Amino acid sequence: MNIHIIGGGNLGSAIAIGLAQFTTGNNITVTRRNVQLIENLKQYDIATSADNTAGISRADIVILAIKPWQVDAVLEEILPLVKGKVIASGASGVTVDHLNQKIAGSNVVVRIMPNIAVQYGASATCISAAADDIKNTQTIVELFDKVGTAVIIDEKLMDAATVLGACGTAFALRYIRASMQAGIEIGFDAKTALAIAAQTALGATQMLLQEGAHPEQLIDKVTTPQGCTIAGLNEMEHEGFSSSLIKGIKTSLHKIKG
Ligand SMILES: NC(=O)C1=CN([C@@H]2O[C@H](COP(=O)(O)OP(=O)(O)OC[C@H]3O[C@@H](n4cnc5c(N)ncnc54)[C@H](O)[C@@H]3O)[C@@H](O)[C@H]2O)C=CC1
Ligand SMILES: O=C(O)[C@@H]1CCC=N1
Repeated sequence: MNIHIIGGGNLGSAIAIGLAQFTTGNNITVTRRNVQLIENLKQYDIATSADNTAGISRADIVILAIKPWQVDAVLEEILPLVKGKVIASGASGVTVDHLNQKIAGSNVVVRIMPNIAVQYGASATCISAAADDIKNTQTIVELFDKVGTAVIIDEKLMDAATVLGACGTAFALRYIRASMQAGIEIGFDAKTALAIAAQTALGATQMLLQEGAHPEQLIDKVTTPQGCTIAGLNEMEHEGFSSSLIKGIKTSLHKIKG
């Protein structure tokens, strides 16, 4: 397939590299106005261009990885050339309804919400579309399944998916950073503290995904009665660990909904 990604920023470049690394048989092009800034993509056999329309008529899938306020102008620019194609928008907060109103044609319109771990084949991508288009989203689901997991969700949960899945990368990294900081205070150099904290988070995630367990079942295996784990966990909860995460996620959702 020919995949044309408009917007070679954080997300667009990550999607391009992920698709280049974890899928086969796809030609990927990424556009960015200042094309010099995405020259590094060429090492992955990704074509780059400053022209959104160059070659776009050969694309099977067009992915919008631009800021929400850039969507309408970019659509106006490309629409005459992309009749009948799949257009997948990763712009947060831009609804399927809005996209369909702007596109209003024979295109399949899909909203996607990957996260930047897509670059490493580890995104949790949520996908939605209008009822008429759901049956045509299979190509996109299969594509994003190769760079992590991909699920179709109800459009009304797309903002929640953005917060949990996409912002969630930053939340998880902040947990790791805090562990690292604590690790330094209790004796490790920064590099070793980060290596231990990151691998421990990865191990916990792998156990969860492979066992399909509830986190607390695994926590029970670590918490020796009267031991140091439960003492630390309870102190964290006294200080509002879970509560602050829940509040942060809800604040992000309020922000995205405006
Ligand atoms: N960064 C993240 O983790 C995630 C971001 N998103 C969403 O993806 C979208 C992009 O976010 P980022 O990649 O972080 O932003 P970004 O600012 O890094 O990337 C946007 C890119 O689009 C380029 N651009 C702007 N106008 C253009 C045009 N007319 N033609 C071609 N390129 C153009 C910009 O130069 C920039 O490189 C946003 O809507 C964001 O909400 C979604 C999921 C995750
Ligand atoms: O912070 C943001 O608004 C975007 C949406 C998801 C990730 N980054």
